[in-house]
Amino acid sequence: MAGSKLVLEGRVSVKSFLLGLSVLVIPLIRTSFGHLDWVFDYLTETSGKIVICVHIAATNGLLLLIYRGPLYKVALRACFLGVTFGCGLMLSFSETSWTHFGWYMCSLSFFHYSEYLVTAIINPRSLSLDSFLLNHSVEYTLAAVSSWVEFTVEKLTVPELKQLKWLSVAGLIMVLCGEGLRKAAMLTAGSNFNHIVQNEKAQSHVLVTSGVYAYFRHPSYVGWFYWSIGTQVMLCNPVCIVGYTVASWRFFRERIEEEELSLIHFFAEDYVEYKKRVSTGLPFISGIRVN
Ligand SMILES: C[S@@+](CC[C@H](N)C(=O)[O-])C[C@H]1O[C@@H](n2cnc3c(N)ncnc32)[C@H](O)[C@@H]1O
Repeated sequence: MAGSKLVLEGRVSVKSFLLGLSVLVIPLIRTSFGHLDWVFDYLTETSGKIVICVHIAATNGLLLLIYRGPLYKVALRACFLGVTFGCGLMLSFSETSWTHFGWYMCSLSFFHYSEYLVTAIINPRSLSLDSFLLNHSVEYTLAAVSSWVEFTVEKLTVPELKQLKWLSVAGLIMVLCGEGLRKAAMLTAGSNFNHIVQNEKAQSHVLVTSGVYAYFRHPSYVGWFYWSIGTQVMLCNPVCIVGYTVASWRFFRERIEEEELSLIHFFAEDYVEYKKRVSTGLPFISGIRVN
């Protein structure tokens, strides 16, 4: 049955994520004997790097052996995100100036992994490798690389900028709230939620106006918007804070207009009424105009 196969994909992703996360085991054993600074030493010293590479190669071999065919591709991505989350956690607990980059690695890997897992739960029929949102768009990848470049350049030239703990904590709060709101929206909308904006109405598609949809018309976009800016606040990246705000705002303004055109076509007066009652949730974005 197609349904059970998709649920299996979700289960494979959980096991593979945890397998990737097991990269934590060796430094945890080491740190239990010593100081937390060991974590950073472990990640930077040659033997630590070799152990992580061996771990990645071994888990890949194991995944390939267990999950042949398309499931291997799911397992590989989930495992890669698990390793990234594990390395992020290690950095987070190191007493160095890389702590905030560790928080960022955890936020990024958790976001992409949980997009897949939640889709597997709420709408398994739409589940595909794209549900990880890892290849969202060229612009999205460029934005991520730009933030790594800005962080590294500023860390080398103005290191004091990267030690504004209060700013990083504010970013972490934005990330946690944004992530929570987005996942709450996905769980509330259930099978009506789809990463690809639908232009044809499925028979089962109903208008959702309850839960977080009673507060915002586009809660998952509101969550993603603040999550993305929060990642840059967390990294204390002034250029990317401005760049991400402008780029995400423009992206969601266009996306909402396109989406609402379909929603009015699907639900007619019901959506117009809903639109009158509830705002989009994004600043200065009112959605499509209805006469
Ligand atoms: C990526 S989801 C985003 C949903 C919503 N814009 C949000 O931010 O939470 C896109 C899909 O959700 C559907 N959708 C958006 N709002 C909806 C609602 N209130 N009820 C049911 N389906 C909705 C659209 O038809 C589209 O296929």
